[in-house]
Amino acid sequence: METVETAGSAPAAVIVAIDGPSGTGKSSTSKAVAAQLGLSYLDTGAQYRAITWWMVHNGIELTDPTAIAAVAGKPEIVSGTDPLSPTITVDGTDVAGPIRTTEVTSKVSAVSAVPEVRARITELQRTIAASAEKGIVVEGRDIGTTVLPDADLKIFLTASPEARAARRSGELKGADVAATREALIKRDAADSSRKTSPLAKAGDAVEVDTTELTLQQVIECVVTLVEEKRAAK
Ligand SMILES: Nc1ncnc2c1ncn2[C@@H]1O[C@H](COP(=O)(O)OP(=O)(O)OP(=O)(O)O)[C@@H](O)[C@H]1O
Ligand SMILES: Nc1ccn([C@H]2C[C@H](O)[C@@H](COP(=O)(O)O)O2)c(=O)n1
Repeated sequence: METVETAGSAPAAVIVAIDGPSGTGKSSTSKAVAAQLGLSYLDTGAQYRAITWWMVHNGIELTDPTAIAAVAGKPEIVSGTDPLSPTITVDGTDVAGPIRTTEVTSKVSAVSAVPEVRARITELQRTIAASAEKGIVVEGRDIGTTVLPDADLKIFLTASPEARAARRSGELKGADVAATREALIKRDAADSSRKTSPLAKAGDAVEVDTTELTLQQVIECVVTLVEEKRAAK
């Protein structure tokens, strides 16, 4: 039976995929867009960081993909999807802080390249997206290409390495911009060159270069694109 939306009824659920390299503004933009439009929000990078944290915490040998694959199914990762207070736990422990350490950041690309890890996390992401009643903004590296290839809207954010390093150095007070730039470039290269669902722009994604844009301008641009998609549904 055809469903007709009447005046005053809730807008159709909308699935938004936001991908791009590190520091392009995916998290800040996704959270703000989701909050403004009443959608859920999922930070998939936090999930890969959480499984990496668990492996470090449990002494898994991270130079050995077979050792990583063997335990990929063990930790229980739970993501809270309220854009105003997103949460992440591993086996019931709040790891929102520990997953942002430089140790986890330097090891997450190796862990997230293992196919068994990706299969596990991708399944979790699809389950969360399917249960978001009003729709969801999901941000990561392979959302538009692999996790949610039928998303209503796909955005690929970019920015120059210099702009991204300056943004990150501003966050990590006093951090060296050149060293931050090199670390970003190294992580992007690893994420882009892995065999299983690498960082990539989907063919039907809208690319937004944020180098010369303020965060507010990027948010407004994405909100407009989502509203257009919702109106057309
Ligand atoms: N357009 C912008 N102009 C200036 N600063 C920005 C802009 N977008 C984001 N930022 C700032 O840059 C930093 C990185 O942004 P954010 O964490 O959203 O990026 P990200 O793409 O999610 O990064 P990662 O993939 O590494 O998690 C934050 O401090 C954020 O406030
Ligand atoms: N969909 C995703 C999301 C993240 N990753 C990996 C690669 C990133 O370097 C790492 C951390 O992500 P961040 O918190 O910086 O957004 O997680 C991935 O492979 N796929």
